[in-house]
Order: sequence, then C-alpha cells, then structure tokens
Amino acid sequence: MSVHIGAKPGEIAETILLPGDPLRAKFIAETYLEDVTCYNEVRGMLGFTGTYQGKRLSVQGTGMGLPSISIYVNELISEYGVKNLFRVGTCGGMKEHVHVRDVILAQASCTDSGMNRHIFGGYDFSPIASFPLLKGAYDRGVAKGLNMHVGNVFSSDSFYRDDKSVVQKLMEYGVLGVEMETSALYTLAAKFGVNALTILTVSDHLLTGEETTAEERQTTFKEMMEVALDTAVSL
Ligand SMILES: O=P(O)(O)O[C@H]1O[C@H](CO)[C@@H](O)[C@H]1O
Ligand SMILES: O=c1cc[nH]c(=O)[nH]1
Repeated sequence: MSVHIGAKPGEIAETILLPGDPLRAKFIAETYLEDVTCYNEVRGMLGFTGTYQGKRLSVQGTGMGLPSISIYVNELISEYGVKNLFRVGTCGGMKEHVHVRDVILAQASCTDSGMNRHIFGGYDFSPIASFPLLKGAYDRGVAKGLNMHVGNVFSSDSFYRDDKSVVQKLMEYGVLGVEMETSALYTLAAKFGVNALTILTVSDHLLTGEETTAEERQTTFKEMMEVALDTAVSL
C-alpha cells in the first residue's frame, strides 16, 4: 500500500476515473462496473476496481482541492502505474451559454493556487488536457448528442470568496466553469508523462444562482460518467 491508498500492487487498473466525492466513486462502481472489489477505505476515500464492457477500470475518490487530488494522483501514478486519468467532477457555470447539467471538457485550466508557482520558481505553467483523451471524449459526447462545451476552467483554492472581481475577470476571458482540482491533475500528468482529462458537470451557476442538490451531485450526473467510461474503454 502507499501512504494514502490501501491497495496491493496490481489492484488498481491503468485507467481510472477520479471523482472528488468518494460516494460518487461508489455510485460509479456499483452502477457501471462488474466483478467489483473495493481496494481502498483509508480515510473513507473509496477506491474500486472492476470491468466495464470487458475492460479493467478503477475509480477513486480524490477529495476536494488541489492538495488533496495531488496526493492521490501522485500515489496512483508513481506507486500503482496508472496511465490514464479521467477526473469526473462538478463545477460552477461561469458563462451564460453554459447551463446547469451541461458537460464541460476542460481543455486547460487556470488557477489562483500557489502550487505551480512554487514548482516553477514564480513562472506560470499552462496545465492542459491530454489531446487523445480530449478528442476521444469530445467525439463520444457529440455522438451522444450532449450539451457539451470545450474550453478553459478555473481551478480555485477557494469555494467561498469575498472578492468576486477575479472571477468576473475570468468570465470576461471566456473561462467556462470553476472547480478545485484540474490544474493539479494536468500538471502532475505532464510531470509523469501520462494522460489526463477533466470532464465536469455544471452543478450550479455563478450568474443565475441555479443549484442542484447534494444527492444529484453524488449520483445523477451520468452523462459525464458515461463519456469517461466510453472513452476509457476505447484506449
Ligand atoms: O464534485 P467534485 O468532483 O468534488 O468537484 C467540485 O466539488 C467540490 C466543491 O464542492 C470541489 O472538489 C470541486 O472541484
Ligand atoms: O468548486 C466548485 C464546484 C461547484 N461549484 C462551484 O461554484 N465551485
């Protein structure tokens, strides 16, 4: 086992889905995977391996925020050999044409986090999606007729903020949604030379105030889960 994951070597598949919420991981495993085993309960951050359409896949909760996902992604890649990582998360909508329950493919991510500034000596690194995963997910979303958007997202250290002016500026620059992990995921994928893509469902809207319930966020955002799973089996 690694520091935060209780799996034995070989118990985690090369391709993995990463929801922030461990109960979303359980829902994905119970709804879509066959022959499922739970390989991790450390800190309640559930992880499962099973098969989907005959392909071995895993799903692992990552918690909320860049530091939390960084712990899991570091250990998944460097200690368990994971090669393809799909974050399946929720975000706040930031543009009028992006509606609650729409799906966003995060082509790139900007951030207010200091993590990359420390790594790159004060310079800005551009965390970008893996193109094969992005293209695969886009093609599958189009084939399903989804209301889907591709573009920049904002990975923030803060869910609650006093000063809304930066968010307003990011909206003016076309950022589609706000969440809390993608910048770290894409940076670690670049560091280790593996593939990563974030697929988000818009769970609430910063402009309209529209919201979904915690139950919906945990279980009903099936379109993004199915785009991730269908892309994962095609690899
Ligand atoms: O639904 P998840 O995947 O957790 O993603 C979003 O939800 C959490 C905030 O409520 C943050 O982790 C944010 O990125
Ligand atoms: O991080 C998040 C996730 C959903 N909605 C938000 O406003 N922020």
